[in-house]
Amino acid sequence: MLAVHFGAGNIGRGFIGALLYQSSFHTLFVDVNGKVIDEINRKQKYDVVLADEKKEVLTVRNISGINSMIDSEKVVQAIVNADLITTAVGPNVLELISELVARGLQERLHKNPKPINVIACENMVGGSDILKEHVYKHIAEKDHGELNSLVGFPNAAVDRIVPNQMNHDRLEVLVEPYFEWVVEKTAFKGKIPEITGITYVDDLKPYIERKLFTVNTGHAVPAYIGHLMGYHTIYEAMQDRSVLEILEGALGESGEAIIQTYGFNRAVHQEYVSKIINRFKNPHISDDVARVSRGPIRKLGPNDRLIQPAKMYWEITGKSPIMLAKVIAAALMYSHEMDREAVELQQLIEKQGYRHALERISGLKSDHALVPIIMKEMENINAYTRG
Ligand SMILES: NC(=O)c1ccc[n+]([C@@H]2O[C@H](COP(=O)([O-])OP(=O)(O)OC[C@H]3O[C@@H](n4cnc5c(N)ncnc54)[C@H](O)[C@@H]3O)[C@@H](O)[C@H]2O)c1
Ligand SMILES: O=P(O)(O)OC[C@@H](O)[C@@H](O)[C@H](O)[C@H](O)CO
Repeated sequence: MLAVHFGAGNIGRGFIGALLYQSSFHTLFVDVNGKVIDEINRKQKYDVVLADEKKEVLTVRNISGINSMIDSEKVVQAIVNADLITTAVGPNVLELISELVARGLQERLHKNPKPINVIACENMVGGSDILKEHVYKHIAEKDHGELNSLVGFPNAAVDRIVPNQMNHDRLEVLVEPYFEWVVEKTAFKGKIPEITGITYVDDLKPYIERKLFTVNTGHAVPAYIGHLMGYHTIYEAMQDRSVLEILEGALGESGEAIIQTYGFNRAVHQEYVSKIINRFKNPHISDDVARVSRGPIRKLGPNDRLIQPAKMYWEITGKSPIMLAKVIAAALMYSHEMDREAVELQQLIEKQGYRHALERISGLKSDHALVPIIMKEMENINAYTRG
């Protein structure tokens, strides 16, 4: 069984690659990072180390790599012969890989017209649907019908904290022991692959929103509030009582929205939240605040982890999501010279001010009730700045 996986980064190697190996796939990593690809081809294996007291190691084998910057034709041929395609490249990169995926799928229609599935493993709602839209823009219209009958794009939710790596070995990955990979069953074409660790569900929406609006909404708190307070790692920020208070408050608000929208059991949800808070406190992981804060424009987008649960909470309860508003305010203030979106965000704020920048990025109309609530927290948030 051959899996073509786009993105040999943290989650690609530390999560998807590991489960594919355990499920007897050969994983062909496609990446633009030539050094990582060369190393994959040289060593043909890498270690995944679990971040706990025992530091258990899984050696992932049966791998190879292609640098798509120089060998795109090889990627096309790999897609022709693949049994599964997965991605973990980042939401904004899906559009960039879509042309190559389309070339491969189009060639496959002629040479190997068998069903195949493409699973985008990104932190976003409807990631595979969005990749599908981009892919179809590059496919001749006459082939849309056939492609649609042979190629499935099941949406997925992936959860495992994989920090930026600081290992001597370029391929080794330190990951938290916990993981969850939930995939939409109904969208598959052909046989559903047997992959260790995947939970197949009929309707993914409750699961992806629960994950994004709990794990990632929560993670944004020690990231953005922590950055404001001068902390460099999530672990450091999690030791601060005021960070914890905002975290618990924000997850109380997003939790209420999720429970009331999807009917999750309140006690079970509270256990889910407690487990997540403990995951953020894992002393065996050093996760940069800058990694978790990356891409603030994406994270302040209309359907992402901050604005969407705040809107849902407001609409469902009629109450102000004060704690989420604090995190949104801190995200708006996020500046980091190495983060392209943070630079763009601060330039926009300098030109148009916080209120207009917020409206533009979040899609909130100027008369939306959340706008003044967030603006008020912009004033309060300075209290969290240290020193
Ligand atoms: N790290 C985590 O804890 C975690 C957990 C769950 C989900 N995710 C999601 O997984 C995705 C990847 O995150 P990550 O942390 O692994 O990031 P990462 O930066 O470590 O990995 C991304 C990889 O994609 C590669 N890439 C970039 N452009 C490419 C292109 N055009 N073609 C092929 N490869 C390309 C990069 O070189 C890099 O190796 C994101 O959507 C993220 O939200 C991450
Ligand atoms: O990957 P992002 O940028 O969407 O979000 C940063 C982190 O919150 C994220 O990578 C988490 O570590 C991950 O989603 C845990 O499953």
